[in-house]
Amino acid sequence: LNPAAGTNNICLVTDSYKVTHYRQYPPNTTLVYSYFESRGGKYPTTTFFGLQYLLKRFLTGQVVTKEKIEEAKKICNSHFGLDIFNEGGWNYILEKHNGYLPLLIKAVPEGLNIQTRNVLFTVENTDPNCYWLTNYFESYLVQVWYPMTVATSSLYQKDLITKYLRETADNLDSLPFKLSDFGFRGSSSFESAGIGGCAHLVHFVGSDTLCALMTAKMYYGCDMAGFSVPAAEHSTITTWGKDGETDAFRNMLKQFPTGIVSCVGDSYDMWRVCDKVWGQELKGLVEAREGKGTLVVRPDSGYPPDIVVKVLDILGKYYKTTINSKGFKLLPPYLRVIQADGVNYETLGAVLENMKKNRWSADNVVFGSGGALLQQVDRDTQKCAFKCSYAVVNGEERNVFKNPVDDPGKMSKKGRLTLEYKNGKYKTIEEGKGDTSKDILVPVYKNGILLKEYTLDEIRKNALL
Ligand SMILES: O=C1OCCC/C1=C\Nc1ccccc1
Repeated sequence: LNPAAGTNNICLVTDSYKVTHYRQYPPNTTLVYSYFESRGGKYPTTTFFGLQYLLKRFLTGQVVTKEKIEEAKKICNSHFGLDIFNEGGWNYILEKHNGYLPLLIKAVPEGLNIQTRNVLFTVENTDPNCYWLTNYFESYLVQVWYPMTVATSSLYQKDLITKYLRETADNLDSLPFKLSDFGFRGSSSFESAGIGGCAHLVHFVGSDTLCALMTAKMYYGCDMAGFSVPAAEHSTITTWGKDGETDAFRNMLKQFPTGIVSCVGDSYDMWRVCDKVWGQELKGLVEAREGKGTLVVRPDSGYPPDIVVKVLDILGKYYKTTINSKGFKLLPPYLRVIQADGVNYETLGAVLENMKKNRWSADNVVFGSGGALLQQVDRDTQKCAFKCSYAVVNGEERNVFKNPVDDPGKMSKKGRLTLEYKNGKYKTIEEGKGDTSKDILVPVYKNGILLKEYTLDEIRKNALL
């Protein structure tokens, strides 16, 4: 297997301009202390998740070697056409710190949901000669925006589904499986599918993104983080020919006689399939699954809010529906619907609202989300940023900040920061005025060693707080 594009050279895991920054700080700068925050954005809170992956992937252990310094020097100096690479600085880390990075990182425990505009992690150099190292890894560490934002989007979809289950279902038992990750193909890379897919598994257990299971196993100590069930795709139906579609479905029920099986029905005419096939011709086979399994009918086209209700209405004509404790209609337990086309936070709400209007319980449907879940996010969704807030220059402590005249929203925090929990909310205390004994931020990394490892189970518990 060929290695992924990119590099394993820690000296190159940054932006080019940062290679030139060691010459730009004030003389005798001995400490640079920076923090990461979400300045706001689409969602009022963020699920903090994914830093542990970044730390374990590139920053832990003896990451600096002679060979890497040589390689980076060659690349950077020809990249700039200048003898610019900080060879002395990197050799110092190699010799004095034996290749371990002299940094201290304190972070919010993963899984916690934190109001925006709060410090989420801080980074500082632990060796006064390595003032230039703190912000060298800003760019790489800011990539935590991705798993954090996917986890946040997943959480808000979970909250939305919870709302409708509370209103229209007997209980919340089905919640962990209500939104499955179908996003592998729509992801920008194998690695990002693994990271984003793992982020979704903080809040749910349904996923078809196998690489996310591996990310959870390798980086978050979880042997089996998600589950799936047998399901058709268009090719396994259409290869039977248009006239063979019913045979294809009969085969699905035969090949998977128990448990859940999902059949996509819109290859030609979803309404023929719902009415003539599931409602009549194969109805007996479906009912025979009672107590043994469930047929899940999958539409895959049309305007989701209308399509889902139309599927339910047709199936409801042929199968005995009950009225649940909230007064909403429910198909028999061996029959459900999955909507996995065009699902995002907005359409999810529209589908659930239209089901409610038509008196269908949210219990009847599960959802799949692909590109929207893993890819329809960017660093601006939650306005993630990393800024220096404190430095020591010539022994003098300085609270450092920016406050752009044209955008007060970009004003950064000052001084050493702590995160405290007061009256059910998180608050950032600036300028070193916080009570460090109450600091929610945990030292998770020091000098190349991970001080605190979170398991996905622990993170899932944090996410419920
Ligand atoms: O229908 C289903 O029922 C539940 C199990 C998975 C499933 C479909 N998976 C899928 C994956 C990637 C793209 C599209 C669908």
